[in-house]
Amino acid sequence: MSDILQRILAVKAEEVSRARQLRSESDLRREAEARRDVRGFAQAIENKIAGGSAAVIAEIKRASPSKGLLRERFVPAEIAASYAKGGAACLSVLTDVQFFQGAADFLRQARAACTLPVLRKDFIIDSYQVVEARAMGADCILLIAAALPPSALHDLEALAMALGMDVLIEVHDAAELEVALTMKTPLLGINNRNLRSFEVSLQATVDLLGSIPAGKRVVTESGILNRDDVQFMRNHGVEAFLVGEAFMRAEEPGTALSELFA
Ligand SMILES: O=P(O)(O)OC[C@@H](O)[C@@H](O)c1c[nH]c2ccccc12
Repeated sequence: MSDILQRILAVKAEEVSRARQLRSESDLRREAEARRDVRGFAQAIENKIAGGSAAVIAEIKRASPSKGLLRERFVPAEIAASYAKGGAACLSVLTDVQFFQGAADFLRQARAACTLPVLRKDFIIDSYQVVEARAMGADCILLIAAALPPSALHDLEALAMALGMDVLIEVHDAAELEVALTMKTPLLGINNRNLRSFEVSLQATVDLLGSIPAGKRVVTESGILNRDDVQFMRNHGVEAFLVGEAFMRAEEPGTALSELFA
């Protein structure tokens, strides 16, 4: 229980059991299934790349355990509109409260302010959170290979897909990649940040590229800060990016996006 990921997962288990007491999963599921408004997340990424651009998943994140507060003036609807104007393919919104100062409402507000597909960025360990994601409007969920055994990853992926959502499976090393490659989703995130130590190295993405079969869409995640970082990835054939901090620290996040990927 020493590393941050284990601490977060323990808190998540408590959150889920509390939420279940307030509202049953079957009731929540009725609400999720009543929504008929899923936006194609993977499709939006492919459309950008087919048009010759990088596909940017632009993140809305107020704070993080490794960096603390990233942004003072934090208005998710404003940031979402700015990202849309700056050319983002999709949005990622942190909904974790305790470690990232996120909220489900931030996802709702961001999604209502644009037409982009939205990823629920959280630590998903239970079917309840998958159903909750769709009920709040998410178009895609993140699953973290380091967080769960393969059977649970498969079950949560199947549930997300049954609800019409896409899935981004996140890995950090070769062992996690092996598991991720047994999943159905084409969206494969490689986190350059080690969630146990917080250490960031862009080499994490490059090291795994040779082991990824055709048909998977690699999304490089974390630590993309400047144009050299973007060029480094594009030189290696990576066309999809998940970026948070570099945009959150900028006055106008969408302008920072269009400049970083110009
Ligand atoms: O702010 P950055 O370094 O650009 O990183 C964004 C994103 O990759 C990062 O927030 C992230 C990647 N995987 C996660 C899992 C949980 C929480 C956060 C993350």
